[in-house]
Amino acid sequence: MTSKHIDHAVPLIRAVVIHPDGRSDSPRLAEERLEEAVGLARALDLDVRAEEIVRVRKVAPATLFGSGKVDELAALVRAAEAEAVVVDDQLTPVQQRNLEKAWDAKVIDRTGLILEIFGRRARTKEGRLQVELARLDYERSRLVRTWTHLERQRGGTGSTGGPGETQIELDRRLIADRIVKLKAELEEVRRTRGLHRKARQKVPFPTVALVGYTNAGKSTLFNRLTGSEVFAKDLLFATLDTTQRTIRLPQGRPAIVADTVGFISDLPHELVESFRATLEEVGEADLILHVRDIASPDSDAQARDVEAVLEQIPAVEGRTRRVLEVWNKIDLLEGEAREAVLGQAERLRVQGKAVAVSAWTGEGVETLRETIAALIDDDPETELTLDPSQGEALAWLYENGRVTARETDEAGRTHVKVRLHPAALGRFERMFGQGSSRVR
Ligand SMILES: Nc1nc2c(ncn2[C@@H]2O[C@H](COP(=O)(O)OP(=O)(O)OP(=O)(O)O)[C@@H](O)[C@H]2O)c(=O)[nH]1
Repeated sequence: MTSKHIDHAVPLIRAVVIHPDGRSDSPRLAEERLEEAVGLARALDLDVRAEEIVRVRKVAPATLFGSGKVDELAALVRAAEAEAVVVDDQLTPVQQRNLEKAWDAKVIDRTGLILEIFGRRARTKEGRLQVELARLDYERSRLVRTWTHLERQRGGTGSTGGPGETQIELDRRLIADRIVKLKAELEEVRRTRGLHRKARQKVPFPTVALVGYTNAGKSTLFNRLTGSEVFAKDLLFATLDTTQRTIRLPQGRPAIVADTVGFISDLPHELVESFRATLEEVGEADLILHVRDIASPDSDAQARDVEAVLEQIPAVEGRTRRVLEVWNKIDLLEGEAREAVLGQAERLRVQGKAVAVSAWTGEGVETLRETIAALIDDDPETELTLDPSQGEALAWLYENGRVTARETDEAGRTHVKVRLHPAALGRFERMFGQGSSRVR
């Protein structure tokens, strides 16, 4: 690597981002994919000096790009004085090494980039463990392939076991040991979380899970809804772990909102595996809010990617999955485009399918709350009569259900109509059964 010039307060690493086009069957435009890759690189604090789409017709096993292209790109890397090159695709370890040599710069592939970003954004212990495990998995596969490659270079001498081989064997064993340890730690963290989840299920609040393509605005909306300060920046993947908070819906009914992982196209398989637990929690939610950046030209392709991930999440038996789309960032739309989006959203809103908002300005957020409340409010209505002494029971009902009517008769008894989750009703009867009677 060349020497670094300190010309920023924080010296940034100068980089070139290259998107190899023609290798994926994604419906997304190459320009959009390049833009996303540049966004990811910036999220890693790289100073992106040049970006380019390179059409790959035929993959060169040793370097991915043909040799003429490799030379051409070397000139670009030199001109940009780049210390790092992001290749927005999967590279084999051999390709990575050969390109590093040819360009005299560090080369990072897409998986490496995403792992690095997830690693920096991890907020909870579980998140950190998940990423670390995914990273080791990635490294292990690299070592294996590197080793095979070395062996081939030596002409297949096999069992002589040169120093290089021993070192790699050792590295592999260290990685394997570390993986075993991490898995055990992760298991422990998950067990604890499982207990928390059970405890939460006893509190019969409906749960709402926020999902969405990375940068759609989940954290910002989460803050809007819960009034809390969750790390939200103009960076991709600000969210990594599920963060949960209670919100009050109109009429005071509580719900738990969970902010979850940001989705991305072509998520490395190592990560898909490690986020399975988080995704399962999404599957258990009473309502899924699919947050979309409706102002992005890439909005539809992003939505398809998210839907594809959601389809893979196993459904909870006996429950239909409800998804409400939140069309975010409407403040970025103007004129006819804005009118068209708002009109379409309004038609979908009456069907309980979409609400247009700006998490940034707060526009539409009240309507969103009402729509959420209406969608999760399918608890049966119960009529209860409370004795005059049961003020505490009444307070409990306000706290845990939605009181729709209340009347006091001449004898001082209170007649209440309340929408309550069946489990909450069970609890109410155990706690306050004597002195109250159920009408229906
Ligand atoms: N103009 C505008 N910007 C928004 C809005 N909502 C979010 N943003 C911006 O979009 C960027 C991403 O927002 P986040 O809330 O971090 O997005 P996220 O979906 O949680 O992102 P990940 O954690 O990467 O999955 C930030 O710069 C926000 O300020 C909005 O309604 N309008």
